[in-house]
Amino acid sequence: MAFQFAGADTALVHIQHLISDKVNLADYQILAIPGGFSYGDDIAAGILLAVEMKHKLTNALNRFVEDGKLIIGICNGFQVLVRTGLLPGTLAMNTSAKFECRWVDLETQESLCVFTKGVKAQVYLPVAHAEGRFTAPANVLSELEANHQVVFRYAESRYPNNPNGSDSNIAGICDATGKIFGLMPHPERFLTKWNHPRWTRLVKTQDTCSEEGDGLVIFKNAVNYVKANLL
Ligand SMILES: NC(=O)CC[C@H](N)C(=O)O
Repeated sequence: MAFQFAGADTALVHIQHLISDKVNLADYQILAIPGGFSYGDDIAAGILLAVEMKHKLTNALNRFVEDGKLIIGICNGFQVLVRTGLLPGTLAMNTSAKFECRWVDLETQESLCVFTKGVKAQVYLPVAHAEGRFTAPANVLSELEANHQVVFRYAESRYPNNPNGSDSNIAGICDATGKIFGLMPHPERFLTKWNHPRWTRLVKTQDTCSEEGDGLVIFKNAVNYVKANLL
């Protein structure tokens, strides 16, 4: 629905339909791996879907990446992207050892990410996960910083504002091309002002609350990128 709001034609495709060639990944410009509980988080969140993609969809996925097409993984989708190796690091159990569900402030970093061009400095988005603690070896973390691949950070390092204890407060990263993006917060849950958890109070106090939710621009950027570069 977020991509529809952003003006794209969308299809909800089951992984088995891609594996069996019933649907061809090459017919699409953007691959969005959504949040949820793929395979019930068995073994670890995202791992089984990642294994399917890596081993049964190898050629189609490699070709998609080589063609410079866009991939976004949100929450469970981010977990899948790190476990396929398309993004570095890993997503471990939250330091609280429980599912964390709340709205958090994020700081947008200056990054290569094509999805976050022109996104305002502070955004407000919900998180809902148990395995969202981004962690990576020190050399990988420094590379991510140096190459401008850190896309979002939690605005505060303390729990519960950093909901999971992630290294360097990282909430989202991209690959070295800026075309593969993974994040734990859910931009698709803040598309209009009516998604804001306090929109009625904001209206009453005549506080500013723009018509567009903070998440929508991420999907619009992707659609605009495709229109300008891939079609
Ligand atoms: N909202 C989600 O995608 C949750 C991801 C995963 N099931 C977790 O709990 O970490």
